[in-house]
Amino acid sequence: MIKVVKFGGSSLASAGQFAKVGDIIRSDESRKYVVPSAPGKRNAKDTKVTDMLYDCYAAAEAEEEFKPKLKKIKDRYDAIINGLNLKLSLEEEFRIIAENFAKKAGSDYAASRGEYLNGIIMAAYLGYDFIDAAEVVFFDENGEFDADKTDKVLSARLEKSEKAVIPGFYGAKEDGSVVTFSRGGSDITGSIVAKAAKADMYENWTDVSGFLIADPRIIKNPEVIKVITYRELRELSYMGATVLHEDAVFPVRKAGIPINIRNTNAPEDEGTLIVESTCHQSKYTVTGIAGKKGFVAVNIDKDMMNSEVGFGRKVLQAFEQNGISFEHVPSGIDTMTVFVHQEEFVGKEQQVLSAIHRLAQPDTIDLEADLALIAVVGRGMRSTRGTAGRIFSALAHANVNVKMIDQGSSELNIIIGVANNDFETAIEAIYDIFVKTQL
Ligand SMILES: Nc1ncnc2c1ncn2[C@@H]1O[C@H](COP(=O)(O)OP(=O)(O)O)[C@@H](O)[C@H]1O
Ligand SMILES: N[C@@H](CC(=O)OP(=O)(O)O)C(=O)O
Repeated sequence: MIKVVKFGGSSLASAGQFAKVGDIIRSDESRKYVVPSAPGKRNAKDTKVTDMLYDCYAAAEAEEEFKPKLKKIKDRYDAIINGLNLKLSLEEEFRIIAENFAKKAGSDYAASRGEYLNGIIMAAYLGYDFIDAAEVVFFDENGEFDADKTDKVLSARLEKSEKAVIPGFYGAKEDGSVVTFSRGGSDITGSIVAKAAKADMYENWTDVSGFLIADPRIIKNPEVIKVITYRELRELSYMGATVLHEDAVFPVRKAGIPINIRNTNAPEDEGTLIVESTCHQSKYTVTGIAGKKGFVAVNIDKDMMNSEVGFGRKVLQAFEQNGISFEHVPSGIDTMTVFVHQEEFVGKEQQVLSAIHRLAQPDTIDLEADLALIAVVGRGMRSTRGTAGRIFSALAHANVNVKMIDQGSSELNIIIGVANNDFETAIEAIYDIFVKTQL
């Protein structure tokens, strides 16, 4: 039995947290490969080491004094080393890092040092081998993750180590330059390592007792989801449930390895099991609710639109030409709406509008900004009638105006558009009707 265990920043923020992680690993012989993140926040007001590194490197790049900032980062690691009574010095590592910062080695290199150094400490603490991710996780010349090469090299390397620590979040290009995944990317490394190790389980340890039905920052003490499918999870993490990086599902899913989300601060809790498919019926019609703020709806009207062959393609081409991806495209008989990320759209707004005019000759286009999208996800929805109706009535009772509703053809999710300002109220209302009161 082989388990790959990833510990998030919150699980490794201090010596006390490291000690809990040590106990968890030592309590199960099969926890052979460990993927650590960089130290996260010790309390709500604290700063993640990754953010300290970005900030320190920005100073180096601007040719400002960066050494005091680097010293603060070193202090965080030294506090962990001393708290664990380890005989380990990071003096030489920090000398090299300072040298590379002065040489402007890049912000990816800078950020990756958070995981790299934590990996060195973790390996020393556990007595495991240390494998630098730059030697086993590869990116191509365009900075895209190279899954095939990584799997080949990493599997061969893991065969030589019975127990090892592989830092999360980064890898390297052929020329050795470091590349990171997007934020939260240690989850992806964990998944890649699990696939390469042919693990039986990928455990992802964090600071909550599993995937919760809704974001705990919005709903107080939400219930834990016991079993969820990869597809449901993908919908939820894509729509903002940040507990697992949205791309972390792919490597393990291909290999059929289940993921178990666990809580470092409550290791006895079973957490959430993420599987390909299951007979386990979820307790409620809805498995989970997640959402994101910051969308713009581009509403396009044209009489007889439905009979014009190629209209939709022309509209979407206008977005494509400007490098903008779309989220949802609900449509009516003479109307079509394209939801895009506000951040991506604002700078190119007028170019996109003139491209739509040029390509599709609509009657009118209007824009609605500051919208949020909420995904209500559940494998149980397919066999239950009236789900959309319940959502509508819950939102109407909560005085939330529904701007859009879109049921995915898989019947696995319903997407609802509301004003940013109504986001939290809407999630509370939906949670309330499906979970709390089950009306
Ligand atoms: N549906 C959800 N279930 C659980 N946690 C969620 C959910 N949505 C958002 N979160 C947030 O995700 C956090 C865990 O993810 P993250 O901060 O990346 O942890 P780590 O530092 O362990 O990688 C939780 O503390 C919680 O605030
Ligand atoms: N340390 C990186 C990568 C990561 O995965 O961190 P965490 O496991 O704390 O979300 C970040 O902050 O983005």
